[in-house]
Amino acid sequence: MSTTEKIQMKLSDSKSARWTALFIVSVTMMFGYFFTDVMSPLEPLLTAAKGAENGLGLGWSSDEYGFFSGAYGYFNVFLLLLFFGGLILDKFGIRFTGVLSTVLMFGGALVKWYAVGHEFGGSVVVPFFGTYSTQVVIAALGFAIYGVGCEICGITVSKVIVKWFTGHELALAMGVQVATARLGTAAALGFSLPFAKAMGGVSASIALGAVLLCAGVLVYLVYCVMDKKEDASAAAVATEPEEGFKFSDLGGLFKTTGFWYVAFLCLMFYAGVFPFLKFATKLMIFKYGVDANLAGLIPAMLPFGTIFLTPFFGSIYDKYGKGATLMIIGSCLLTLVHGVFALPLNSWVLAIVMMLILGVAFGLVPSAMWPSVPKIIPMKLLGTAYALIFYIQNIGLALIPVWIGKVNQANTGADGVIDYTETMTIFAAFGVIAIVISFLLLLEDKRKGYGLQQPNVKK
Ligand SMILES: N[C@@H](Cc1c[nH]cn1)C(=O)NCC(=O)O
Repeated sequence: MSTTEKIQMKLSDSKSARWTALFIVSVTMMFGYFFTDVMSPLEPLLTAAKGAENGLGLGWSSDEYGFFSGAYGYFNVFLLLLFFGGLILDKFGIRFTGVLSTVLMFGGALVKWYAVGHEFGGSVVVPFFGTYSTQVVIAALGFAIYGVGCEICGITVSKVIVKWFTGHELALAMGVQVATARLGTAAALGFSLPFAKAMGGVSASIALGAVLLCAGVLVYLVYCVMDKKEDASAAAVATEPEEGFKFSDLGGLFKTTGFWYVAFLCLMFYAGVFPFLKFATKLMIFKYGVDANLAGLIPAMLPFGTIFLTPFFGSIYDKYGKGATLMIIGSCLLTLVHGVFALPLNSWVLAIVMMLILGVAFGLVPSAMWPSVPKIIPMKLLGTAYALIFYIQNIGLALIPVWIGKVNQANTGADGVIDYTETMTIFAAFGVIAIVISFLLLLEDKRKGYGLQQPNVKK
């Protein structure tokens, strides 16, 4: 049999097979993203006085809400669980790690659902953070467990896509996965608040998210069947044995400057997006005077825009290259938007326009950044590389909401209204740093020839 005939036997060389695999893992991730942001539009209820808002208010402070929102990253960062997740992925593979992560997501969701649906007396002192009500701390514990699962699932899915799409439409596939995930974010931002109100409690939205995560475990098990078939077909055509992961290879990863630029760009860019979304609904109400029932719809526009734009920019990267340029433009737009949000301009139309521009930025950077990693780092280290990048990103996801929660608390007037100038200036500063890093990445690409400005699809 000729080499060409052998290559055709690989399952991932079948277009329908690789897009089916992508669809399956993307759905699992989408359910995860729904749960990640299911609480964001509920901030006005969580921080309303206990019993207020037709009995839905939970009486949390802005500080408590910030502490809870950051919990997503606490175990990932402080217990290094995300870093270990990457090692587990490279050592034990996609099937084991994927199932482990989806089960962790579901388990964490159940803890959070239990906490929010029950009354607990007293408070707990959390060293280095502050004193929070027992309910907040248990909900944060559940969210921290969930966060470990969601991040490990994220790196696993990235590796799944690289496995199936290398040499094919890699950036487009990553863009489609991210776009599908954003559907989950948009659904959470748009519907979580009306759903909680209709069902008579915040915990109803969390329960819905937990049900979706349970479905996510089952969906991933279906992917495992495909993954096994892909491995069998790849083994049948392999001409050279694939090099395995060795701990000694980590040194090479740490010495790669381009890798660190990507990691810190990821930290700064995402610091300006995901933590911002946690506070955006209340920003719309307090700064732009949007009706509380509609306020979540404006932040929901952000992920909706990216649903189309991320695959679009991904296919531009696949065909024409210019990955570093796309990251620079995205970082500039992020800075512009947060800069405008910091200004004393209170028109809700302006808020919508800015949110749409932020959607373009949120399409540009992820569509170029994630497919650039395999150009800098070899496949055998990819799980660890994605894990380290996510780890550094999680430092921001963990600590920035805590910081912003405290800033909002400090800027709350006697009437309960928050002045967002300081908050939005902080977010704009993240954008400025992202611009600097993305330029450094472009220069490093010129020096090392990673090919970030080159197309991904091999002609
Ligand atoms: N590490 C994730 C963070 C995240 C936030 N919500 C769910 N996951 C990530 O950056 N994913 C890539 C992306 O662009 O969403």
